Amino acid sequence: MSRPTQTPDDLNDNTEVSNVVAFPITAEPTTDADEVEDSGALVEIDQADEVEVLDGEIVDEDEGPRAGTLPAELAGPARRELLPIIPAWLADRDQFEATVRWAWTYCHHTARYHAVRVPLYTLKLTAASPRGIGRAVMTWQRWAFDTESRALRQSTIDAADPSAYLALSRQRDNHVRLRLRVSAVTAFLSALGLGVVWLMYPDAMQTVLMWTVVVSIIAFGLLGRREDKPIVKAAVLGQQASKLTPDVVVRAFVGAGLCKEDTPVTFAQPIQREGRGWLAVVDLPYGRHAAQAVGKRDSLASGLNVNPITVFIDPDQVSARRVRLWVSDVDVFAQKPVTSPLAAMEEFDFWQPIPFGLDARDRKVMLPLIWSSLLVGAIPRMGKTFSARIPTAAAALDPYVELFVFNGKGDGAWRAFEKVAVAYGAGVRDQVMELLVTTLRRMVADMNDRFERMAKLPVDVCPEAKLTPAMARNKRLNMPLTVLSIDEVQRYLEHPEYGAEVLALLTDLAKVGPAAGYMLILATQKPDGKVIPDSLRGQLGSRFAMKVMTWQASDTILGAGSYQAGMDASKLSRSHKGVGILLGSDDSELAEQGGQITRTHLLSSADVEVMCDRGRALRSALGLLKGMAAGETPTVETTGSVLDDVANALTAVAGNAAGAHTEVVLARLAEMRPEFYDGWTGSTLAGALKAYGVEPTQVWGTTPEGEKKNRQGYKRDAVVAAQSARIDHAR
Ligand SMILES: Nc1ncnc2c1ncn2[C@@H]1O[C@H](COP(=O)(O)OP(=O)(O)OP(=O)(O)O)[C@@H](O)[C@H]1O
Repeated sequence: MSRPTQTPDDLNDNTEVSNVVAFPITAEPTTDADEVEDSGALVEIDQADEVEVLDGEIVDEDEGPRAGTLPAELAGPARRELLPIIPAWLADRDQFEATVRWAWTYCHHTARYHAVRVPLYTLKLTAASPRGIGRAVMTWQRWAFDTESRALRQSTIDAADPSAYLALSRQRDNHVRLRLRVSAVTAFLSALGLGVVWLMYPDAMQTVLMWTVVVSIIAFGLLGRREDKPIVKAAVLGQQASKLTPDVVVRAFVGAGLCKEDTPVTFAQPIQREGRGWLAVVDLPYGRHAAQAVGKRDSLASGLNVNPITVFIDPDQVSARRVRLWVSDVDVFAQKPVTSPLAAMEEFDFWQPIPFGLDARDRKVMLPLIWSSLLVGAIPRMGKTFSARIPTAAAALDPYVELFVFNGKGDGAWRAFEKVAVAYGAGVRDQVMELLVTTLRRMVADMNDRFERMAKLPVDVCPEAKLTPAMARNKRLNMPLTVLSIDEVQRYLEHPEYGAEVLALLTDLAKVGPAAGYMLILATQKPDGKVIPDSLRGQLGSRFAMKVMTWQASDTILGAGSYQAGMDASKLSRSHKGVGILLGSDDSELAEQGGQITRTHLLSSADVEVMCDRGRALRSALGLLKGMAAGETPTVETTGSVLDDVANALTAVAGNAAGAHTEVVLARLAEMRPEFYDGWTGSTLAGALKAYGVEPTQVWGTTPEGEKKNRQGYKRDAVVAAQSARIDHAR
């Protein structure tokens, strides 16, 4: 099925901004190893790369209070055991300031709290002082007359032991005599002191009497206070200035069922300030592990008597039973958003991790996208587009990256990328769908072609059977890093005609594309298993889940089992825009960090616009502006679906037979549309046809060598039936 070539005007929607361009994989790549090695272009470009590509701006791996570099023999777990010589809060300027701020708040608040209550304390002490006087008199009487020994003397009477009784009585008489004398002398001296003051300093008499009364009221008031009604209560502190004490931590862990009172948690180091909160490094009882504590965040928050959003529990690498409990003073995610450092960069090297946001403790969170792909999911208006635009804008700032952008929503949120994108489409009208399918088919074909060509390159050019920075920037090889960003991807995946093929092609790209330099950034507000099945989600190694409604939706984005591991994006607050759980699930650096609650940097539309302008200027200067960005006339060749193509191929190759073998169909497809089907394998085709309900089956047919055999293939009846069903569905 072939449709006429379209012009840009054809592609303009009334309401949506829908621009499409051709996919120009035009340069003739070389596979000649000698040519590649000897190529002056390679040397030239390599050298240029080293000089021109900024790769030092954002790599700041040493985040927060981490140990410095140690000799290799001390690396590994032993390194983590070493506590910093200078405490973190003293070593780091930000931390020091935060600690001083906290101490000031604490002292200031406590002082003011008690100061305004002085009159109340005076009243309470005065009211309690008669009881205090009574208690003082009783205590003096018991002491002076040695009443405590009465029971002892009584026991000697009961035991009819006169000698013991006499000894005790004598001792008591001596005590009483002495104590009465001490009391009388004390009373006399006090009265004498007052008399002397009265005689010698009559003016001071009033002051002395006043202080005597004050001290007496305080002393007798404290003595007379009731246990259940303390006169001075602890200052009622907001969480912002309250202290985290070991007792409270133990209470919380006992309350959460993570330890018992007789085998409580222990502390690996004293509780201390870290950033804008308190850090407790806690060892669980033997047999318990950190993931159990991570899963009990709410219970721990209850035991700590704080809002769960302020509680962060991270496993510590030193031991399976060690956790780092950080309780922030404030809701860190409700703070003013931080502008992305990318906004100020002139250029970016996409091979480096991308600055993505900050964690709860304000440490940078980096997103390495090389060898990986990203899935962003959330309910509407939580910041999906803003988040997905961060790595896409980073790609725009790297002139060596070929960028393709599709926006299923069709609004203008991604329009700035038109300036740099090889292909850009917005909305889901037929023309955009066809461009997307065309793009994806060519990407898959190019990906397969890249692998074949890489296999032929010498080891010193392609050492690990995957793309290197030098290869990606070598114009002759024509294997640039290629980033495909699709917002609201569910709109394309749910398309009645092309959805299945889009799914199959995206899955293929996500599965093997990264090693060939293909990276996907997909965002969706419909993170359910039907729209993004495991087959695709499982291939996307980096995931970012912002607020969703259920833990199942959170698992759909982050992967099965993440809820059990304590990661649940449904617990995030709606008021926290741009906040989500970032998780790596492949072998990337991100995966090593575990799930990180991340507040993404803010990259406004104005910033994106400026970055795209810069990216465009960089590409122009290097002669790397392509496709629509280069003003090329869109030559979108509408394609018909893969189902129609397979039907046509079967008609051509099967003759009177009921069907044809897969390899025969593939060969015919490659003949019909080499630009789409070159490089397709049996599984690519099976994946593309699956959602139409067509599956490969045993077919009796002729092999390319002319032999009659029973092999996997496709039956014409099944394909025709699927075509009719699709037409019925469309009606
Ligand atoms: N990192 C951030 N910090 C603060 N606010 C943010 C952040 N990211 C996004 N927002 C705010 O959230 C709002 C919604 O963002 P965005 O348009 O990306 O959401 P969305 O999930 O893509 O919405 P929709 O589903 O409607 O497309 C933005 O207008 C922005 O003000």
